[in-house]
Amino acid sequence: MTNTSQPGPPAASAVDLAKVYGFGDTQVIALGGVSVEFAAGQFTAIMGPSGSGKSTLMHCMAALDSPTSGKVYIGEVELSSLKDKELTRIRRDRLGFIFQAFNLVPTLNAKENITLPLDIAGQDIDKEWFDTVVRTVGLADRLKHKPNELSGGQQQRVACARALVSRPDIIFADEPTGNLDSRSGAEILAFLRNSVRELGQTIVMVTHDPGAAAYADRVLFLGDGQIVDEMFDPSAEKVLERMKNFDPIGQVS
Ligand SMILES: Nc1ncnc2c1ncn2[C@@H]1O[C@H](COP(=O)(O)OP(=O)(O)OP(=O)(O)O)[C@@H](O)[C@H]1O
Repeated sequence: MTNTSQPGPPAASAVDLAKVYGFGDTQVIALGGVSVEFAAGQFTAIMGPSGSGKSTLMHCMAALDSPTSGKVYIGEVELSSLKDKELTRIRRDRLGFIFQAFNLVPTLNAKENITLPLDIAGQDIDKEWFDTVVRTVGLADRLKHKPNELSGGQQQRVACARALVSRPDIIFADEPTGNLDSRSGAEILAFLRNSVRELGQTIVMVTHDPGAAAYADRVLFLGDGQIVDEMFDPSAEKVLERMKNFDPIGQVS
């Protein structure tokens, strides 16, 4: 079913985005001219076989890597026009990140990890919002715990709260459930889903897992550095089926 109820400007977009690694015989076209919009308030999953360009697309969109050509916009701001300092500020103030490996600071407790980006930026903590985020991720009774006193799922919830607490325009999640057992993974995905529905968050998530993609509003399928398909209102079955038909050898990474 096509979702036509997405008004408003995109939270992020790319126009003819290309990324080429190497030269001559060793040249790899990781992205071959991708144009895409990520609607505000929507949860998008990016899928595709290994090497199809998922991470490259996400890293270019998240200002963690620079494209060979083409343009990336966060809201109305075009990234290639920015100096390093301005890019750092965009990443800090407007983007949130969730990685497969949690990336928490081991010496800080959960609360300190959650507020770290705001503390570094010298920004005040909105207490009410902090409480809402902590309640939503179910960490209220774990705030004093250090990462090694938390389960993997709890650590990833801390990382989710850290991404949400600064109210970023968009959160980029790179295989956020890749290191979790299926139950913890489902909790994180349900939480991400809720943060879109209830808090209006915009999320872009790279995943290999059709079950994880099913939590999204929209799935983009990448193949050989191009967007080859998209699906709205996905189910795990439909996504798996699409991935099976992906290429002649049915490679599902
Ligand atoms: N630093 C690099 N130098 C050279 N080639 C690279 C580099 N990074 C990525 N590539 C190549 O670009 C292509 C796209 O890689 P990318 O990591 O974006 O794919 P992916 O879909 O995220 O793969 P995976 O699912 O395996 O993580 C691949 O062919 C990869 O080998």
